[in-house]
Amino acid sequence: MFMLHFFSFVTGGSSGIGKCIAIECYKQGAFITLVARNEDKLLQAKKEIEKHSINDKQVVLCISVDVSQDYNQVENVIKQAQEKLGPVDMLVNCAGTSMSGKFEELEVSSFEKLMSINYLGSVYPSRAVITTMKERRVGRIVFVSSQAGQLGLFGFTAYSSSKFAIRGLAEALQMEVKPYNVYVTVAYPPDTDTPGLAEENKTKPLETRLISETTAICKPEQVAKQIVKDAIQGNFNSSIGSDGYMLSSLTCGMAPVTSITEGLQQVVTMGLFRTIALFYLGSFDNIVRRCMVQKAKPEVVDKTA
Ligand SMILES: NC(=O)C1=CN([C@@H]2O[C@H](COP(=O)(O)OP(=O)(O)OC[C@H]3O[C@@H](n4cnc5c(N)ncnc54)[C@H](OP(=O)(O)O)[C@@H]3O)[C@@H](O)[C@H]2O)C=CC1
Ligand SMILES: CCCCCCCCCCCCCCCC(=O)[C@@H](N)CO
Repeated sequence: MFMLHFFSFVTGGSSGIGKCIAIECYKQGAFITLVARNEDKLLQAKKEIEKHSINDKQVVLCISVDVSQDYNQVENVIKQAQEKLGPVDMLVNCAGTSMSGKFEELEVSSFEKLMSINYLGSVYPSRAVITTMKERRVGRIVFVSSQAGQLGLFGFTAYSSSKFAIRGLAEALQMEVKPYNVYVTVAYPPDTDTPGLAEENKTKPLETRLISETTAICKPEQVAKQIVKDAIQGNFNSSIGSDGYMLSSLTCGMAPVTSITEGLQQVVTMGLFRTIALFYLGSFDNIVRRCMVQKAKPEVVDKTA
């Protein structure tokens, strides 16, 4: 559907997966707008992206905004970008963050913060572009959820719920906009080597780390490539690797189906993948139990010493 000169608007485009998505689009001739809060990081990312230009007309515009605070502010930023570069063809909602910890140890404010950034921070930009996309009968909206948006796991009570919310939004929105030729993609990346993951790892509970190690750490370039490919093709689901494929197939629920092949694969593999999942769940429960026993041990030793 997209030729040269499409316009991609990427939130969280100054770092990690978002930056790699911007580079991937730029390599295909896109005009880019990056938004994030920190201006220095935005300018640095702009320089890096511009190295990949394929023609001298391409532009990278940077605008500093917090996507999670005020809808009017976000709408203004999108208006500003559209005045300079024309209507948005592809919106990528990649701004997001994570906080992990046991339910009772996470600050209550963390639940609010993650819901604001990960969920509302995806609602606002999408709400601001949707009318024009529907009118033009052209558009792609990408949401970046997570494998932790397909299953809930230890330490992610706040994070997983904010990523599950994105899926509900995406499914409902896709049903509304499909007749207008606007397609929604939800990406479910595994752990990916980014500044965001490094930050998260500083405080991640041991249980969460051990369970996450089930899937290998991906490179952000690889994740970005897959997401852009799926978005351009109009695939609702975007996942990486064999675990990603199994998880998406297993948790397809009532998600829209993009092709007959995809639907048939889901039907045929469902029972097998559920069986495999039961073994994974067993091993996750074991990890949690072993960690609990391990933590209890020093106390016992202390008392008898
Ligand atoms: N890395 C991973 O392992 C995985 C990541 N994901 C998801 O992918 C997305 C990107 O993750 P990753 O690349 O690791 O993250 P990074 O922390 O590396 O980058 C996050 C980006 O979002 C921006 N951002 C954060 N908060 C806001 C805000 N309130 N308003 C505007 N911009 C904001 C940051 O810039 P600034 O701080 O300057 O605003 C930065 O550009 C997230 O949604 C994350 O949940 C999903 C699965 C795995
Ligand atoms: C048939 C069933 C197959 C089952 C495979 C199960 C694999 C579960 C691993 C879950 C890993 C969660 C990664 C979250 C990454 C993330 O979002 C944070 N790093 C964000 O910073």
